[in-house]
Amino acid sequence: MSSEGAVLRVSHISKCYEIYQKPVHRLYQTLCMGHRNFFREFWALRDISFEVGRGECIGILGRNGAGKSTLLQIIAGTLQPTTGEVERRGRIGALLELGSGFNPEFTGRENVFLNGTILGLKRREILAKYDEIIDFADIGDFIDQPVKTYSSGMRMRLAFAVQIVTAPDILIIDEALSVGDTAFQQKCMRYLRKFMEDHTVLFVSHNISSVKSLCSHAIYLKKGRMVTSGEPKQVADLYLKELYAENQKIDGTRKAPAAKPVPGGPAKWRDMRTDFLNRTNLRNDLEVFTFKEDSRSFGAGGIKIKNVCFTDEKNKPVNWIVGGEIVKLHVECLAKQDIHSPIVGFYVNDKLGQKLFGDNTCLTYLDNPLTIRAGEMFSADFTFVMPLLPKGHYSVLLSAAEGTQKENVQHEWMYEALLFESHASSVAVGLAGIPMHEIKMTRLGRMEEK
Ligand SMILES: Nc1ncnc2c1ncn2[C@@H]1O[C@H](COP(=O)(O)OP(=O)(O)OP(=O)(O)O)[C@@H](O)[C@H]1O
Repeated sequence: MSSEGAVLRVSHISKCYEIYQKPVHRLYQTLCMGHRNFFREFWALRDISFEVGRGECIGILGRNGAGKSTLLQIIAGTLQPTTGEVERRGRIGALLELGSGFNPEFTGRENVFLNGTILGLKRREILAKYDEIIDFADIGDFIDQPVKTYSSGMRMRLAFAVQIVTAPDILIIDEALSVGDTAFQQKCMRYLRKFMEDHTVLFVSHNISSVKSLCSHAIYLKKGRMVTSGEPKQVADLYLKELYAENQKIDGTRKAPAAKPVPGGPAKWRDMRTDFLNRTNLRNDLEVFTFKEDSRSFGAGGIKIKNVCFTDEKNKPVNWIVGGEIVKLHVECLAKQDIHSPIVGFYVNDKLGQKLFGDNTCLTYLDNPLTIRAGEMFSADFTFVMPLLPKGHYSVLLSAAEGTQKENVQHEWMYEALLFESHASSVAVGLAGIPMHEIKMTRLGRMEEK
């Protein structure tokens, strides 16, 4: 990654936050003028060094809280490091917090000029690129509305359009691509690939495939330290291995999880080949991303979906599941009005939006419908054997309704509430594989031709 013509040099960066137990301790700290400390130190980054050459794309991987955003903010110059320094050559553009460079009171049009100026462009340079920016953002008449009226998807479109069209020398992107609909994400990816041909990009994502496919180099951060850096596939493999090991509480080796009995059924209902497959790199590893509360949704609004996650048997949320094994999908909702006979349902869709499977609570509560009072939270849990899914991206669509299967009010229908990715699979044909109870071949003897 290092090169003679480095456009970015990060040298021994550390960042320490002062953590105060109570807000008043901050005041005590000011008053005692350093004679005593009322805070505890928290090191979000420790001694990070690397160089980035022109045209390189660096992917940064790490779990929540690893220090990725802190590092990018320091590189972008919006946060001061405690020690170390950053040398930058050229104009830096950053998509860190969604639309953070926007003034919410200004219209989209005004914000394009504001952002362009912050990025170091002259008015005539912005004017020359203006049509291209508006064309890319594609938000119609909203361009003349204040940005505070925009959905997060619209803010993302405009922010991305400004950055990519004004082409900074170094572009820093933090998870921003996970916002917006799939078509827009694909458009961003196409632009980004082209942009990367002659620009430098630093890219944080939980989407390991994007890092593997887009980046020339990757860095793995863990608890503020750089664990490794190098070729994206190798870095991503180590990251995945450790992520899996943490989730499964095993030693980082690819051991099969212990067979879990199917509730109410014999353990033999797992795929007969599970133990074998789970020891190979064909184990159906599914990485689950966090719930997106701002996902596109519609509905009458009497119920709000507040959370959805996969959990283990002890109801602890997990970000890793294995196809062919038992999983539990946990959905939490808030009743905004009295709800008689709530129905919660889900679909698992592939990346083309094809519904693979789904279910709802309707039949189970047919004879004994619940009533939920306004202001009450309620949950629905679906425990099932996850089908084996081919490699690729999947989404969970959720629905919270009221009534019966035939006649109901749709209170919230949420697209892409939860995303997950299948990293490896034994399924070669079809949209999904089902756990096979038994596969048998029998020699039936010779057939005599008549
Ligand atoms: N202003 C702050 N004060 C105290 N601690 C902070 C502050 N900002 C971040 N931290 C802590 O620093 C650590 C690193 O945070 P950071 O946001 O950089 O992680 P991240 O890898 O980007 O996580 P995520 O993937 O969840 O965005 C976290 O433990 C976080 O709680």
